[in-house]
Amino acid sequence: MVNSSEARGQQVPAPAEISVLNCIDLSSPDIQSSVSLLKQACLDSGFFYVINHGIEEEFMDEVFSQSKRFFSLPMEEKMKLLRNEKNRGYTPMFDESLDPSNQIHGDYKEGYYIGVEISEADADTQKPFYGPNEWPSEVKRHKGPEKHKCHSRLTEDENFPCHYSRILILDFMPGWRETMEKYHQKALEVARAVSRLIALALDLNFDFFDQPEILGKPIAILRLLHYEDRTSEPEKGIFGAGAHSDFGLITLLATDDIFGLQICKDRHANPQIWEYVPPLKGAFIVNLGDMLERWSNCIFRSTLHRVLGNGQERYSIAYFLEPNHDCVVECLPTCQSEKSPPKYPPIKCQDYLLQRYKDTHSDLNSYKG
Ligand SMILES: O=C(O)CCC(=O)C(=O)O
Ligand SMILES: [Fe+2]
Repeated sequence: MVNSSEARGQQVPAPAEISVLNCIDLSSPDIQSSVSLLKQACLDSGFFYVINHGIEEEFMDEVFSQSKRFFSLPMEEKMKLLRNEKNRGYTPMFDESLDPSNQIHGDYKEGYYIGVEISEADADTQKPFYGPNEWPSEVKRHKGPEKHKCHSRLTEDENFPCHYSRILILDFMPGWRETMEKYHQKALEVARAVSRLIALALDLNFDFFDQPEILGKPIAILRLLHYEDRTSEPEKGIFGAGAHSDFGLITLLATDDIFGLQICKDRHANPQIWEYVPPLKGAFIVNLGDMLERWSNCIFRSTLHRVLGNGQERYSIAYFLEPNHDCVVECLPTCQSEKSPPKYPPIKCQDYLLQRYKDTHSDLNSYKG
């Protein structure tokens, strides 16, 4: 049987290079067996699939097609939506460098960050990672009734009145914002459901993470990703995404059918052994982040992973769930003992996250001038 990956003409990795991950059925009434499968995965690789999560495939297809639409805009248009200081918006190729000591340029991918939509009027807008999103259909320069040079793809007329151009611009990416906002909400529900299983797997109350103090007002970041059709060359420091572990609680990853994601279960092994995580239509690939590793005193794994380009374009969509800004992440009482004291000091979510973003993203000043 030819699977869809082979049908798209890609070289599928040999079975020995492929990781076999547990699959958690979120609709299963047998919570006990879901928890035990999930626990096994969290102890082993920190990666698993989640199926029957309630987000329809047709809707996922729409999110992917809207993502492709955005990335296919001319660079000039995308740069108008460059990531702001709240980390919302477009990240061009090489903006992120997930493994700077082993990469020559940075990641061969472009991205688009969408966070929790918080209006300017809301006091929470002051917090890092919070505030209004950048939306492609709402290009800021199209304000006010005065005449000015219009940069829209749809009209080149320098004297075109702005209020007309604004109408045209709103039509520029129809449905884009609605699709992304809807996806943001749906993914948060799935992530909360997974967090409840994780709590049970750690012998905690099911709502340990999903409680107001931890996930009441989470930092939840949707990121559209597009990898260029370049073949990675690890020995030369060229990667789709450099080796890293994610920063937060968990990540839900949706991918197209192109292979690329690899995991390394033992980061200290020499040489490191990398296994592909095969795309699975309709499933999320879920992985644990470093905050969960800290909470669980490294009992649950936040595994090193990277993306290798195979010469074909690849699209993926990551949803990073991080707790409330002020949530203190510290070793759980159930995960420490005299023999195994806490390996990490407590940290405040927002401080930790700010540092990790700073360490992995370009300085915004480098785009000026
Ligand atoms: O695109 C992928 O498959 C993985 C992306 C990823 O690991 C990340 O953005 O943290
Ligand atoms: Fe990642």
